[in-house]
Amino acid sequence: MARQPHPQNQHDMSHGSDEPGELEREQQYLDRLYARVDELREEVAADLDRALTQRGASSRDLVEREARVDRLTERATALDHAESGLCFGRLDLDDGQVRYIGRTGLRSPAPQRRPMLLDWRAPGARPFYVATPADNHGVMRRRHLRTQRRRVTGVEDELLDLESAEITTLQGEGALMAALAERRTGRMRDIAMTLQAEQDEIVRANGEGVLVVQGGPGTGKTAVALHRAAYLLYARPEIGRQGVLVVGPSPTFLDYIEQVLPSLGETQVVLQTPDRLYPSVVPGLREADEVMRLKGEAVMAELLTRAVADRQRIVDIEFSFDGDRFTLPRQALWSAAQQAHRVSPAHNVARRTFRAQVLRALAMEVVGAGVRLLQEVEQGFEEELARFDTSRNLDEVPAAVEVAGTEVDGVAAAEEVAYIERELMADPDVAQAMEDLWPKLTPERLLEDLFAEPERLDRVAGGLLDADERRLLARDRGTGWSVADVPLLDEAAELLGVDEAEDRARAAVVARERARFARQVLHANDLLTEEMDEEALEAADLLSGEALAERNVAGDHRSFAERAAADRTWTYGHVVVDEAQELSAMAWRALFRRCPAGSMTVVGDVHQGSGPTAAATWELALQPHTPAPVRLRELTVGFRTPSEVMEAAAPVLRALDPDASVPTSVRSTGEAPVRIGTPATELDRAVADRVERLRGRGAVAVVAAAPRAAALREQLTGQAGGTDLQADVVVLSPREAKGLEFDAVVVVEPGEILDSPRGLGELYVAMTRTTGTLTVVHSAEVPEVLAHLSPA
Ligand SMILES: Nc1ncnc2c1ncn2[C@@H]1O[C@H](COP(=O)(O)OP(=O)(O)OP(=O)(O)O)[C@@H](O)[C@H]1O
Repeated sequence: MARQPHPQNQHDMSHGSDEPGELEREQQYLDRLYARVDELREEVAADLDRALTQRGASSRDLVEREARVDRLTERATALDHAESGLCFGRLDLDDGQVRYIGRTGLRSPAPQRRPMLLDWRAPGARPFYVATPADNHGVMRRRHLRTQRRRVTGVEDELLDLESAEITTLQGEGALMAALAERRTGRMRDIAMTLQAEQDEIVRANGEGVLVVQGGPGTGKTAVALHRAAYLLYARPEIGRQGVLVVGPSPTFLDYIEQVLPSLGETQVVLQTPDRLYPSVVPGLREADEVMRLKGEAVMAELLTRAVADRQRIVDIEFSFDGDRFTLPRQALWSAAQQAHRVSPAHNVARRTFRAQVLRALAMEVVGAGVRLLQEVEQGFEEELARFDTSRNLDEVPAAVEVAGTEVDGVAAAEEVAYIERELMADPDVAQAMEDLWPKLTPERLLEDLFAEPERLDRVAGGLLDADERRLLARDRGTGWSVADVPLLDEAAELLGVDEAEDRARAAVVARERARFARQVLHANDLLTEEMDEEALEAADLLSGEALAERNVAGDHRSFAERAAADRTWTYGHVVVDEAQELSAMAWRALFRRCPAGSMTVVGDVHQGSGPTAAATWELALQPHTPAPVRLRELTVGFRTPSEVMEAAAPVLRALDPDASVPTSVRSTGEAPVRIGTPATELDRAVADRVERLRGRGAVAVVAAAPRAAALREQLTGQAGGTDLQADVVVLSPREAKGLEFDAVVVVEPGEILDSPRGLGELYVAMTRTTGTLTVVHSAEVPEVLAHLSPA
């Protein structure tokens, strides 16, 4: 690490040391860092060029080249993302050593390769986040550097010795307050510069098992979870190879957070809402809360297991062969099913074995009949012979014996059995019977049949669901899919499995066809390039038709995120779940399947639960899905919501849970929330007036119960749907507002919000979205939990 002279003048190093000498010195160092970044960028670009034009003879060369290109592209992206806010901190250690902290690690050129900048996630950077005057981790001074583009605009120092330091629980208070006071832009920013000690501890906690981060609104749960993902991607390369899945409550929320991980240099990340976990279905059907609640319960897993078993029929089979009638007794099917289940518990995979076994049993039934016939004939032949012996009349040998007598004694030849099997399968009645016994099923068909056929549902749900519950599930075919169906489809997909042998055979045909097409394309391109530029590289030298086809088919042109998101069976190295209190037991089952190692960061607030499947406690929600104990961490400091607003929201929280504690806000604005009472006919105008007055104070959100929000959205923004978080004014329902934040919030008609089944939680969410002002506009009587607000 760069060594600098021990700071001589302690006076210069006090809080807010923006004096020119210091700024100048830091600017010089920053210039060196950026010069190094530019140099590295050029090196990476040159390497990338070389890799892209490298000719490879074998497919192995091509694979290696692709891997190299991926690595270099990743490095180039990380350097690009580090451009803004490259270096934000400096530590002066007791021993005179100086460490600079930033978004990425940098070393001087070889052969020295001395550290110039420490990645914020490196162990050596940790004191930047956790050192305090009482436990300074060897740090004498912590400095936060404020920068704009490549210019240092300010430095903020903390001396970490007990005599001279102000005792504060916050690290880098000045820089933190400056970050919190910035206007909201509709995009969450990273907080690598101002991460606090209790947050840092969570970020760096080991990645084993499930870590739950519970905390009130604005305590930094989302920010911390994303930084933890960045930390794990850095510290555990194996997680990077599989990627991280981040699950958030709505597309709007995902838009809000999507820049955070890339700004920390991490791209191996997939962002998804829980309703997109089953990629081939886009749910559009709205269902009643009670239906959603039931579909979210763990009992549905048992229901689906039974629904699959119900599709595997064990009955006697009657069939004909060569004009003769046969019956295969059910015992044969039972033993075929046993064998099939031994091969795989998944229905579609086991199906292949079941069919083979049953077909063999059918054929053997035919063979057996032949053998019995033969024995009868032989028996008759013996008797005839005996008679013949007595009569000595050679002309009386029976014709039938001549034919049957050529067969293998009691055992059929393999070819013969195969022939009978082929004949049987060619018989449409037999083929249909086989299909009915153990049909090939898609998850969609399994669920549609179950919900649309009352008799089937009664049969399957007996002892599991009562008649009312069955009625809730009943639904016609073709009505579409709801959000609550998604985990059920995913569960069904797991129970059914995919017959890969069959898929591979089909894929091989498609691949051959694509390779043929790709060869034609390559050929056509070569002709073109020859005409245009003799020097041009021929595509065919670089890629075979198969490789090109594979790139197209396997989607090499898709990003990691696109490939992973489209693949239901992709398993991730780590999963982050935000607003996790909303997830049902069935949704948790689907998520744990995405991460068999069970490495998860689960963040949320049980008091902000608003959906029909919201969890009462974390233990209840999570423990059934993981053998390891669920670790719980709590965040208690509120960074978003000013103390005045938290005080105003406290009665709502206490009505939800009298024992809950309100987060301690780090800021106050001196501006108490107000309420505006108005006649019903004037309500819309009052909202519009208020919004108008708030214009110019940053991002404004109007939050109302869903139907009112839809009407207000049109009136205030002229838009019927969709939410552009970067607009000056955004209109949202409380559920849509989850996880978001704005400079000013107007809550409209709180009584309507309270009318929903989880109304208190929703009102609490709505009120705590603001970083500044809160206004409540109402025409109906103000609810008791808000009666304490002063009229405007
Ligand atoms: N250490 C920090 N430095 C700077 N800003 C911070 C810090 N911690 C949190 N914040 C900011 O506080 C705000 C709230 O953070 P975040 O959205 O992560 O909270 P949350 O607990 O997820 O809230 P909610 O439960 O309401 O969704 C964000 O703007 C975030 O950037």
